[in-house]
Amino acid sequence: MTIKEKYIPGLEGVIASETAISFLDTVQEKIIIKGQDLIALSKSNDYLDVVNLLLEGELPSSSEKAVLEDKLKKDYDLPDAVIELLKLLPKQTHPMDAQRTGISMLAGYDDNLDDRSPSANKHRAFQILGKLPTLTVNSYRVLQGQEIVAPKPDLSYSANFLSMITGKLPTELETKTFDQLLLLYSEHEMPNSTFTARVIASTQSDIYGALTGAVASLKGNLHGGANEAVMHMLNEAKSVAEFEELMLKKLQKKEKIMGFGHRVYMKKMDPRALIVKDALKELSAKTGDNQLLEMCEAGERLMESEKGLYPNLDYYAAPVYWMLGIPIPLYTPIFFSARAAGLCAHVIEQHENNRIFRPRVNYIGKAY
Ligand SMILES: CC(=O)SCCNC(=O)CCNC(=O)[C@H](O)C(C)(C)COP(=O)(O)OP(=O)(O)OC[C@H]1O[C@@H](n2cnc3c(N)ncnc32)[C@H](O)[C@@H]1OP(=O)(O)O
Ligand SMILES: O=C([O-])CC(=O)C(=O)O
Repeated sequence: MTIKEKYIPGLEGVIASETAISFLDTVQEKIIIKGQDLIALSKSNDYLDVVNLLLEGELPSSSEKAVLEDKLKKDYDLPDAVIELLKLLPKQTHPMDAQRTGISMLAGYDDNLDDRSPSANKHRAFQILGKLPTLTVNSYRVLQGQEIVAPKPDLSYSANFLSMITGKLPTELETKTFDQLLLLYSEHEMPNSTFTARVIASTQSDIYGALTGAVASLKGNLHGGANEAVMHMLNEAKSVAEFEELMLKKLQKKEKIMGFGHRVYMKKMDPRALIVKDALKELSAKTGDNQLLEMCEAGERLMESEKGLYPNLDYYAAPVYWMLGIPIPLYTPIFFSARAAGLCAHVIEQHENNRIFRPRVNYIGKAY
């Protein structure tokens, strides 16, 4: 038995890839996407700009953006059999599992599946992004025993997505807020789900398989599932005092508080959370309902003083989703739908410059 290199649990700080897609620059406190600052983009651009940036390498001109939106709209519809398959799922199925099943099934409709070229991958990435709002919303509705809803191509991409979820025509502020969430969730360097997708893609497996694996990764509450867990905690408490009490009880029991901490930003607030906190303030001011904002701010103060931990994006995204009228089981599927843009860019990059991931272990089993 030979001694291997030092094992680092969770691969903290380990470089897993070279990428031209994104980088969390903790020194300059910037989230870099293809050379652009995501936080700055979230203030002046929209989700489709970032989709274009991720998949075409540039921010689009207004005519390029119109072409992109049109392309996505042409792919809004799902094969009927996908809906039929979703209807067969047990009613207790989590919408993330339904979304995972639907994405997996889409591979069967790709008659060019073995082509891993960047252009073929990009083409299917746009098809998948077009279908994701319809798949995400209807997989939830089928499980609820509700009628299937059709996409509305006369609305913008984000307004259509939100309107399919709520069944209402969103206001300008609601669409802007939802679109900003999609943008902020679109890409984040090498989280577990992106690593998962790249590991799968590195076997020369296809983009559908890589995304299917990424949905499974994102479901866990240490990753994307945290946004749903945060909202359940807020609902359980109902007031500032009860929320503080609930958090203290969890900390006493050494439980993790969902929505706090981050592998990369552990001692600072996730810069995306700051933007979404402002969105929560805006929604609260507009509706005159400050309850969730006050609870979240109290929770933030408590975690800073008790643990020196700060909110991540999921902490403030949860109450914003709630105020937009989005059902809790859709929070993580929406995160995935937004992240699919970044994930597709990573799969394309992995296929373009591939070596199969195959690390080694330090054996600690029985002597031999
Ligand atoms: C958009 C996203 O996906 S962001 C991530 C969403 N996930 C969550 O919000 C889940 C809650 N947070 C966590 O579990 C973690 O902070 C993670 C998974 C995000 C990062 O995990 P790691 O980098 O492995 O940090 P790790 O879990 O080792 O935590 C380090 C220390 O901080 C503590 N800690 C970290 N996060 C939390 C938390 N949310 N609540 C309480 N304590 C925490 C740990 O208990 C640990 O303490 P110890 O050293 O005394 O044992
Ligand atoms: O970067 C991470 O580990 C998790 C995260 O915030 C994300 O995927 O958006």
